[in-house]
Amino acid sequence: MSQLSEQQCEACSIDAPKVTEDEIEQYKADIPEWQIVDRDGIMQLERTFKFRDFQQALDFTQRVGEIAEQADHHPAILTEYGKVTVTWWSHKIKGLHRNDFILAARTDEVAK
Ligand SMILES: C[C@H](O)[C@H](O)[C@H]1CNC2=NC(N)=NC(=O)C2=N1
Repeated sequence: MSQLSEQQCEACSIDAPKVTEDEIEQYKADIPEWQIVDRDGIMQLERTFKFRDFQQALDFTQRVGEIAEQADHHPAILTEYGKVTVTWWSHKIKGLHRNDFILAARTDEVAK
């Protein structure tokens, strides 16, 4: 199977299936630095990236925005001096879809 980051996102619709526990375990192996958080019952993927200063944090934020626009799938991003917290989940299904794991993997790619 190709790298998670290279897999295709699928159009996420309101009746799209949330990931199963087994899928979470499978996909999580490719993105070990990400945490799964439960925010008011909505499961989300979250990681904080560290940078030298605010400009580097801003540049990374821009790159994350570009991959989000390419996929038409968007994260929550908190950009601060020296760090950026990225949170992925699928609004339509109020939880985690395979797309979120793909985009988390792509986020790791643009952090390098
Ligand atoms: C109309 C547009 O395609 C949809 O609203 C997209 C936009 N980006 C999105 N991003 C995320 N994370 N979840 C969504 O359900 C979603 N839906």
